[in-house]
Amino acid sequence: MRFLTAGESHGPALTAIIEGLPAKLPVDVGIIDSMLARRQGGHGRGGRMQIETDRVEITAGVRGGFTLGSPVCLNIKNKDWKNWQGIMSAAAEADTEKRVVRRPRPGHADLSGSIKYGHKDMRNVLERSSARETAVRVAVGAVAEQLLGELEIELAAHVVRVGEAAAEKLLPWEQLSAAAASPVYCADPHVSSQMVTAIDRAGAQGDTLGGVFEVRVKGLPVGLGSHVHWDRRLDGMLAQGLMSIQAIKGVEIGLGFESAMLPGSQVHDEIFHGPKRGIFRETNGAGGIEGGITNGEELVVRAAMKPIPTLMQPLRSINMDTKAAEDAAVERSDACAVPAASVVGEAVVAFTLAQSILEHFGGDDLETIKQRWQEWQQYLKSV
Ligand SMILES: Cc1cc2nc3c(=O)[nH]c(=O)nc-3n(C[C@H](O)[C@H](O)[C@H](O)COP(=O)(O)O)c2cc1C
Ligand SMILES: C=C(O[C@@H]1CC(C(=O)O)=C[C@@H](OP(=O)(O)O)[C@H]1O)C(=O)O
Repeated sequence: MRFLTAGESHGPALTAIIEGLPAKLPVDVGIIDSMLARRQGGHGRGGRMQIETDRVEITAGVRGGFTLGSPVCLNIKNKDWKNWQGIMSAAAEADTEKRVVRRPRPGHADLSGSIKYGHKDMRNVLERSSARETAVRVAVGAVAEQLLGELEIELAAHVVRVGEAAAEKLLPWEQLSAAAASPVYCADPHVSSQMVTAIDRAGAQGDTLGGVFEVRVKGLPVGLGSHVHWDRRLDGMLAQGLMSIQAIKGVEIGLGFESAMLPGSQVHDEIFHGPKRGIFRETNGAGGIEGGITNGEELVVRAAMKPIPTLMQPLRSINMDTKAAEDAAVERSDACAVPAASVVGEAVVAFTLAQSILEHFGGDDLETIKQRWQEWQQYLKSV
């Protein structure tokens, strides 16, 4: 299974085509839309989210609420397009000369993208480098999550750090649902209020903040991914997907970076066997993956997001025409988007796991996949 997206931030719409979904998977548009709404939220979002109300339109591959096995095409309209039609239309280019972006923002794709593609107007880069693209990636992930739901696999995402404010320890699964009530999608209410304060303080100073989100997955069997090739290792696949999210600069699984500081006796999860539980572990430092293969424990993956590059108190940059020192361009912007990124992360993890499941248990329709899934569960019980 694979997908591509197309669309500019202020163009008419975003589109995704998913290829390789099995037939007869129920697809609930309401579930996709509620994930899209979650991605739009979170304390620290800017003015754009007041304009948009993201809704998916499925224009191919689904009939009567079920996939056909043909490519699925998803569309999300940009409501803001009507305000940008002049700037976005090539015919109006002469009128927009004064709005040409020539002062690259440090940390955004403006400088390297415009040099690489030879664009004078950096808008020709930022329109696509914008994380607006993540709206349709979340729609793709929401479909993947429905496939995982059919196999009783559950995902939860929440924010564990914004700037200095951080949740210390791994929260129990039952507590993760509390993230939905938090303005920053953090399941720890005390830390949540610290995060809100930190975002407000940064915003008041014209500054921005990054952070860390965590995605957890329950119900994965032993055996997804493989140790035999670099591109079949599930940890590598997850890291690639998460690193491809705009502004993500680090990914860790289980103890991750902390494991580099600890001795092996405090990192590795000892193996036990009992008559009722079969093979089991008491700890999960590995975060559910050993040797690139799921080990049957909960998947625990975290991603670090750098602060948003557009600062209302702009950083120093240059004017590309004169090369004189000037402040970077200021565009309407988010002050913090870690909560939104956590939803994107959930979508990316869902898609990667669905891909892996289709590779292992693949069939052309959902029933075949479920049957192979059941056989695998039986095998695991016999080990
Ligand atoms: C959900 C989300 C919202 C974002 N919002 C903004 C924003 O409003 N302004 C901005 O400058 N960058 C924003 N970013 C980050 C930029 O898109 C990102 O830094 C840029 O594309 C450069 O990519 P890189 O940071 O991976 O190098 C956002 C990222 C995400 C995931
Ligand atoms: C539009 C979204 O995020 C955008 C990501 C983004 C960027 O530079 O990445 C810049 C901002 O766009 P605008 O310039 O239109 O205000 C954000 O709002 C979205 O998340 O749907």
